[in-house]
Amino acid sequence: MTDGDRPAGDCYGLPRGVHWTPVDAAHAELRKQLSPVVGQERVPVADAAGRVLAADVAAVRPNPPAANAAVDGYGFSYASVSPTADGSALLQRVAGRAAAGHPFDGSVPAGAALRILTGAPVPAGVDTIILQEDVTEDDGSLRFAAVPKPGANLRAAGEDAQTGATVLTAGTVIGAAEIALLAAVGPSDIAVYRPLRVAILSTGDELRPAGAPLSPGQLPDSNRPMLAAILRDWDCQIVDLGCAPDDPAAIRAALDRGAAEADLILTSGGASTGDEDHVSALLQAEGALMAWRIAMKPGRPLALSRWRGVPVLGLPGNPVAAFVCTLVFGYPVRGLLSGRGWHVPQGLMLPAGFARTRKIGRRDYLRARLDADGSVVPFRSEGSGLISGLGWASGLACLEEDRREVMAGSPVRFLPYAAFGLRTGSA
Ligand SMILES: Nc1nc2c(c(=O)[nH]1)N[C@H]1C(S)=C(S)[C@@H](COP(=O)(O)OP(=O)(O)OC[C@H]3O[C@@H](n4cnc5c(N)ncnc54)[C@H](O)[C@@H]3O)O[C@H]1N2
Ligand code: MOO
Repeated sequence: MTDGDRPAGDCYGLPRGVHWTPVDAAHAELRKQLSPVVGQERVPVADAAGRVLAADVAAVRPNPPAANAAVDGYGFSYASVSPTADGSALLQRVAGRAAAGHPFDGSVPAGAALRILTGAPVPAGVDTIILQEDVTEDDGSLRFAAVPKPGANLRAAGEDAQTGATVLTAGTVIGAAEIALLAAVGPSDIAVYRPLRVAILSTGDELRPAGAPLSPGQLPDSNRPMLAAILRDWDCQIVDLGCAPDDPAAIRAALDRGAAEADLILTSGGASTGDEDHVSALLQAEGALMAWRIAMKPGRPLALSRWRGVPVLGLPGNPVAAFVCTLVFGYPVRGLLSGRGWHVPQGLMLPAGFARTRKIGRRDYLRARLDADGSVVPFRSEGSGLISGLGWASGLACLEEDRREVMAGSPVRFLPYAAFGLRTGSA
């Protein structure tokens, strides 16, 4: 967005004199320029939780492997039963039984029924199973209260998955559900992408490692431990580049190390246009800038670039802006680079528990949570340094660029933290 797009009388929520890239346009640029960067390896299925499939998986055996009983009861041939006028039937019980792991070694004759237990392979001569609760036994005779439908209570071989069928596709994240399926039908090991390596760098003369004593003018580094926590939730390997002073040579050296050791670099601070904002200056002069200054709040100084070919998200220093930009941009970028695919959470449209008029042209992400009645309530302030609001919230309320007014009760987009893959934080 440029000033030329603006009507007279500024109704836009952005400073003049700068090109502001809309969030969607910056997303589109990243999506166009980036592709999966991680190699592949094979891992045993049991160790694959959290990994991303690098190739489709075909079933190597059917599930279930053989027809089996779905209930405890009696198995018989449907065609051999002649119900009486009241629908009941009398069959002879065959000696023996079939149980899971203990198949019946024989054939069930016409007009007879065999004791069969859940999971038992269905023996020859049986095509239907009656629930034991619907049977009374008297001296070797079995009386069926009502004959069930043909094929009742029987699981067919391969009804869940047939040999050779594609059961999971490349890009699927392996979780408990996928491990259960692979254990049943899959190979013993699978091709997965290697974890994404992400370098994190804080910049600023004022920063000290969290927990260290502070002199006047100094500040604990919140962003690096925050980013590390997000990246752990995202199953990334972290390359900690530490904290660089406001010095171009030091920042350049850190970026060089990040490019050599990681697939993605996240920096924070120095992204704006001030005298000491060296990250944006370096990314602009010596990197390959994809977008800088995004039409969003918080996070408008965000710089998207490459350093020696490696993608860099130059996050703003304010912790809230760094957090929001990491979710809004880092989450889909991490998905694309790590083989999961590009995914921008759409969230839920829920009633607003607030009202406001706003300037258009900028997308706002408010720290927000849900009220007892399910409406979206924003944090008391939009100040980008108010870190307490991040934990107060359970997600972000997104106010789109063209929305001039939010009326109480009108739908507003709510993006729960969990939709960005965060495992921590309140529900
Ligand atoms: N003239 C303008 N000034 C500013 C603009 C603008 O458009 N024009 N944008 C403002 C916005 S919005 C933001 S956000 C900030 C961020 O800019 P920077 O990325 O250059 O951030 P810094 O100046 O380095 O730091 C901002 C703030 O955050 C603190 N900080 C930095 N790193 C950390 C950290 N790791 N942990 C905790 N706190 C950190 C830093 O001390 C500053 O207080 O620029 C506005 N200015
Ligand atoms: O909008 Mo800045 O990104 O935090 O204040």
